Amino acid sequence: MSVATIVSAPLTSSNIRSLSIISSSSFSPINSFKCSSVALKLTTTSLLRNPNLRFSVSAMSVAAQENLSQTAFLDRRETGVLHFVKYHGLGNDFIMVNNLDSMEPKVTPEQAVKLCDRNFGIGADGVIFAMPGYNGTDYTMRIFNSDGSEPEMCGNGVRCFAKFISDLNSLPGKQSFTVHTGAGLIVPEIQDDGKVKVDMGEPVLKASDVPTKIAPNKDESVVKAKIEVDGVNWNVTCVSMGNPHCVTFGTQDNENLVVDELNLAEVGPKFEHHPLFPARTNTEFVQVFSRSHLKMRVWERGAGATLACGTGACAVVVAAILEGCSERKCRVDLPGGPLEIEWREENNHVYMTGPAEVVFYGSVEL
Ligand SMILES: N[C@H](CCC[C@H](N)C(=O)O)C(=O)O
Repeated sequence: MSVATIVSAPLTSSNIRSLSIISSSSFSPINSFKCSSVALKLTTTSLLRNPNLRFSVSAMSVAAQENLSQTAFLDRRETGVLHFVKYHGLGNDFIMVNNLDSMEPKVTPEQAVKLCDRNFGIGADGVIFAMPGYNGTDYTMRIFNSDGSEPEMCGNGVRCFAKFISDLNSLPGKQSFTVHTGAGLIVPEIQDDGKVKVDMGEPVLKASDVPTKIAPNKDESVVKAKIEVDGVNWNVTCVSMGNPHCVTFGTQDNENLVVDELNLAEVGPKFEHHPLFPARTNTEFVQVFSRSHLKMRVWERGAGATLACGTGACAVVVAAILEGCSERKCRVDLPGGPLEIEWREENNHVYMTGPAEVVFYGSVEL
């Protein structure tokens, strides 16, 4: 069931204690939001604890009329109010912003940090901007991590981006878009089953381009190299999908990780901020179930432990093939669910297929 919750703003000093959707309509294209009988009963309570960010809702009971237009919602231009749609890809969740009228993000990195805060803000792993195309592409995608840093690319995010664009333009069914990103041209295609298949382009293996300072092999890649992290010797393979990834299947003493036993919050930041990664790094810890079935957990650069990482799953399959422990087509299980990944030999591109779903609509005073 997908729910479109319109939370009116601006109002001051209250937040939602309970939001009960008495009945809900399935999500409709934004231009012609068809709402059978969404009646929202919102009750409000105590003061919002973060005076800098007034995310507020009044007590209201709204019976949405038929044909309530989402365009009116997302196209409204109140000064200082951001209208957004929340999407997630396997629990890796994003605040999507319709930024199609400008190449300047509507939210600053500092505001993104507050919006992504799961206690004082909306809560998300990042903010994603849908912007006009560049050099002939349909669109441009930019993203701010929840720490305010700007990565080159986001795999789960670009699936959400495709669904967001499709919904903005009332494009039901199968379609694909060309998207300019920090990782170059990315082509997401919405499938008949609603999943999104993404051509993620070619992996980058040259150490200096990942980037990493780990001493490379003769072919300039880093495959099953040893690095010391806080006194433990890990075997790592480094891959860029536009953003840097350090993939490990285990340590020198234990080459077969059981990923659920990892203390991710302890070890993740030590990889992220390791001096051998000048741009920091995303780190994927991988368990091999078979040559076509892997399981991973991830500590993301700028976002910490997330439920899924699309670029990370792509880097994991590339690393697994380079280390000789998987086929070119793999299912990768992440805490938020599975992704289908393929590294095609004929064109060297990596393909990722997975879901992307709307969660709710909202407005927030910046
Ligand atoms: N935090 C990542 C960007 C988001 C990647 C991840 N969410 C994905 O789905 O690819 C970085 O700084 O490189």
